[in-house]
Amino acid sequence: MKYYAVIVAGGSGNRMQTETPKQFLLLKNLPVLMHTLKAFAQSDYQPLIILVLNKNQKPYWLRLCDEFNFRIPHTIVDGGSERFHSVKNAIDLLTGDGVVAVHDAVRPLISTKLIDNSFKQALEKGNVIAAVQSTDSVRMLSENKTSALKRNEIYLVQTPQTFTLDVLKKAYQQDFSSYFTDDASVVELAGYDINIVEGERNNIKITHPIDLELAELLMKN
Ligand SMILES: Nc1ccn([C@@H]2O[C@H](COP(=O)(O)OP(=O)(O)OP(=O)(O)O)[C@@H](O)[C@H]2O)c(=O)n1
Ligand SMILES: C[C@](O)(CO)[C@H](O)COP(=O)(O)O
Repeated sequence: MKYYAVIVAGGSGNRMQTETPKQFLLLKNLPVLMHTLKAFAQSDYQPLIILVLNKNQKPYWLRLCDEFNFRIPHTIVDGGSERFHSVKNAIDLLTGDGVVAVHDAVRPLISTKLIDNSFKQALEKGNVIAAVQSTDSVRMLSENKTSALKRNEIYLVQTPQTFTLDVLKKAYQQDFSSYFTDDASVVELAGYDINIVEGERNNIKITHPIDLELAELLMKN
């Protein structure tokens, strides 16, 4: 059985509003993306790391690797126009029996414990995604009216999202839909039930400027 980590870093970070895409910004003096790759490199499952980058940002990344003497082995794949296309570009290259963890590059606080648990459970159950329950009350907006939802039925979904390779490949044969905000939504529409593993409150997605400040505070020295 082969283990893969597909780290998607092909976005442009519009909501972050920085000139340098957020995956390359410094967090505790190391680019965000390097923290993420380090967590996967420390996994007991020793996954083959596939890094998805916007083609134009590859030279910049290679310069950063030199500058930071970053030596973790990884294969670089070109990104696509949406996260969906970036993931698809990576899994199109993979063959055979495998388990694939797809993870946002911009979730650098992921623990190796959660990565290992995700690989273990995906091997047993076919898939598993990290998620936490909402601590806030939640409401849904529909036709200009809001209504309360049952909070104990709401999960906030994170990455890694981990699947057997055959299932992931089959699901990603579907045409892109704006409904696909993560890998689980793609796999679910292909007809599979999705399993949840307890995620981590620290496993934030750096999306807005405040998230980088939070990550600095949350990251252990
Ligand atoms: N075409 C894309 C779009 C996103 N991603 C990656 O998917 C992850 C989650 O996406 P998001 O937080 O939305 O990143 P951006 O698309 O860069 O941000 P924004 O939506 O604010 O532009 C990020 O690691 C991002 O680099 C990707 O690989 N390819
Ligand atoms: C995949 C994801 O991180 C799960 O919460 C999220 O859906 C990505 O959304 P984004 O808008 O691409 O940041």
